[in-house]
Amino acid sequence: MNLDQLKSDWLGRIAAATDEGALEELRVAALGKKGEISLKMRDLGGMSPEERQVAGPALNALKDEVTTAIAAKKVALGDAALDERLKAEWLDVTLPARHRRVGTIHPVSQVTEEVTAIFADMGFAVAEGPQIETDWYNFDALNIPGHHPARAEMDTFYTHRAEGDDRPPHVLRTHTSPVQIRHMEAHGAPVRVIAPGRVYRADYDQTHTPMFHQVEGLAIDRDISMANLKWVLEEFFSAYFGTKVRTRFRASHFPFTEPSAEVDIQCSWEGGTVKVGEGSDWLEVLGSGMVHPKVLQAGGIDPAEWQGFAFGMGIDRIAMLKYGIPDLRAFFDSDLRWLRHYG
Ligand SMILES: CNC(=O)COc1cccc(Nc2cc(Cl)ccn2)c1
Repeated sequence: MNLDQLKSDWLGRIAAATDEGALEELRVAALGKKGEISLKMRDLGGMSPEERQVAGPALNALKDEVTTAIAAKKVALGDAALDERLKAEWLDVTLPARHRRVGTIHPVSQVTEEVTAIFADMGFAVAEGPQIETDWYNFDALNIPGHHPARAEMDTFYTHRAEGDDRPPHVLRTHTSPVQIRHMEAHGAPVRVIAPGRVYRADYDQTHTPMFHQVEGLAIDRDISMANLKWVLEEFFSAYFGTKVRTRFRASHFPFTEPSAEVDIQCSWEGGTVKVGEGSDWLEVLGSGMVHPKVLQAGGIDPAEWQGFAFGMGIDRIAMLKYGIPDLRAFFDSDLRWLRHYG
């Protein structure tokens, strides 16, 4: 076969190669150790000097042309592969990013954190305890006697025992006072704690939900008086509402405090929303008093040696005041639009 025929055969095969694998096979078949062109180069040895003078340069030229053609085809195939990838993996980086919403913490969590921080600045630690309580810690220890209406099933959630299980029923705690009792039992006096948390009552309307949030405070020492209570509460409300807030104490009654006082804060009603810290109106926000001696005893503390004050308020309620939220039920509807607005 003459070299021209050989060249056009090989250049034709190289041009027709569909991918780099096939091209590599062609290179080996033409120029590898046993390649067709390599074998012809080897035949040069057996030729006469006159023949070799012609065949040598011609074969070298052929080898160069095939080598160049393979290199060019390799680039072409590589570019084609890249074009394929670019087409398949093309990404329009100018597209606007997909909007990722960030969560916000619930107003109740936010207010609980604020309340905790303000009382921490006044030396109060946070106490926690079980949400399912015995009626001893939830009622008896707080001097709430057996027949007291608060213990009725219409106000309190009781757990139900299986047949034959004669353990006394437990209750869903109706306030966080039991946490304070447990704290007194465990740590004795003096005491400076607040107890925030979920509480449960069998009630449901625009201002009551079966689960809501309360925070109670307890300060016990050797010479604590109502004056200390007034100061602590005025400090708290002024810090919480960010303005000087005056309080008004109205004599009241709770089984667990004596004397007891309901506390109002000064406010003004401006067209449906309440403005705290000014005006001639008053808004009841919490209950308080000096801890009843029987309750100190229930906590293992000697009332002849120690005394102190306690208070309790609704976290949801002061959150509604601060953020102007009209309906308590909205706190628990998990309506994202509402949460995003107040969160
Ligand atoms: C929303 N809360 C209210 O209207 C009334 O809550 C109050 C009132 C007065 C005292 C307390 N807590 C308390 C706790 C202990 Cl361990 C001893 C004595 N008292 C809670």
